[in-house]
Amino acid sequence: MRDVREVLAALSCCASVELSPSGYLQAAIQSADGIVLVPGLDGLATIPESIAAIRHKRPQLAIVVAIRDAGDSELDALILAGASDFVSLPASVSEWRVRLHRALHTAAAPCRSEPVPEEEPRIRGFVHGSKACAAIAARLPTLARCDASVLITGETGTGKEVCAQAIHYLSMRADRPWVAVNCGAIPVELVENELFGHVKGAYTHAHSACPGLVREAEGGTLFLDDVDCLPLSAQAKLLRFLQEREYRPVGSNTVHHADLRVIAASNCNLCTLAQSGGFRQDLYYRLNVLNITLPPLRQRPEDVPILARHFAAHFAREFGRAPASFAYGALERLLRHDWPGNVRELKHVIERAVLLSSGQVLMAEDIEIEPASPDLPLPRSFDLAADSFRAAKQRVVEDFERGYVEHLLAAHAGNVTHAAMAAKKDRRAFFELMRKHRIEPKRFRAFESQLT
Ligand SMILES: Nc1ncnc2c1ncn2[C@@H]1O[C@H](COP(=O)(O)OP(=O)(O)OP(=O)(O)O)[C@@H](O)[C@H]1O
Repeated sequence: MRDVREVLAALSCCASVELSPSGYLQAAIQSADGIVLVPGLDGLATIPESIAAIRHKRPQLAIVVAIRDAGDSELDALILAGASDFVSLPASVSEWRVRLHRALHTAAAPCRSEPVPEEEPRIRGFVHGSKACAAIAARLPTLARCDASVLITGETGTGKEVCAQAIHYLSMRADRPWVAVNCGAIPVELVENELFGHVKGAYTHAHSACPGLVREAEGGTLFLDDVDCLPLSAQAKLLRFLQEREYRPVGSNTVHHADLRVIAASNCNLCTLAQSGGFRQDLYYRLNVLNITLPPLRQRPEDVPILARHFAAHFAREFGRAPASFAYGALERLLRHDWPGNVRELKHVIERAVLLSSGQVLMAEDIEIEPASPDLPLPRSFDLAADSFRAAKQRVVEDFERGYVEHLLAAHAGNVTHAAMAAKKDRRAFFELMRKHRIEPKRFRAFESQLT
């Protein structure tokens, strides 16, 4: 912890905080004018107790904890005791300065002290039946209490965005914006522009100023989905932003201050990617302060019937139909599949089943599972004579959607923004279609480079 002492000595606002292992907490309460820093000189074991004691005396105080290699349970204990934020060590002087300044000047620290009831709708929105997901659901209110960055990993469709949204709406930032962006969908050359905005005249086609996503998320939460897709140049800018909480729109000389929480998600193992040089290690540490790993659906079969019933009720309501139940054979079919597209795939299968079923009980033959070949979906043949009108129409619509999206992506070399603009759909809706049909834009980027 020598580096912490040196850093603190360099910070005038904390000159009076004592760092002796036994006496510094009390000194900090009395002298630091609204901030307590807990550097963990004796390790983290006794820190939650100390924080709880401080919280008891000063409920509004922002408490920033310095951590290094802390485990989930240690971090959860710190948050439950009342920690508002964390600084991952080693941290630069400027990062300390920003965090301490932020803690000192945040009128009401965005820390939620009261427990969240289990029937809270946002927790219920994360539907689960398995032990693994029950443990994750139980952590969501804990993670929502503090303001540190969260990294959520798991295969596509496992519910990363559902968890991130739950954290936002359970937090003190709930009445401020929730802004989600898919980093893989932003063309490389536009990442900085999308995140930080630009001023009028910043470049040839910048006819008006654009605020950027960071500005849009001010006060709330910015969700960076597929964060591993950020090009290295953008990773450097994001890192600087996370450290300084300041940014400059493209073409502007004015530095803006941002107050928001960042939650990032990735389908790949970001730690391994960082070790192999595919992702900045320092950025990985800044994002991965708190962590959630969502298991794939095939590893939590207990969730399948519960999610299936949840989606069946949801789509019955949406289509104005009576609630449907499942025949034994239908559930068996669902349980035999290994769900490469995870919960998203299950949701679409149930949507189709509810739409196509003729009765109130979903039968095995209503459960249509596509062949597992996400990159090369086969055009499905259908027998007009044997299919009901509704079934035939549904197939044609789905085949049309897939073909249309693929055609536009091929025409725009995998650039999702341009393809969505050509379709006159917003990028999010276009992206949802891509995910529904498990279409990877990368496939079309490679296609272009083969051609040129
Ligand atoms: N536990 C859950 N309860 C209810 N709905 C869920 C759950 N998990 C996922 N879903 C639904 O499945 C779909 C995919 O979920 P989500 O977008 O959160 O996945 P993701 O892991 O973020 O996927 P991607 O990596 O492709 O971005 C959404 O429609 C979401 O509502």
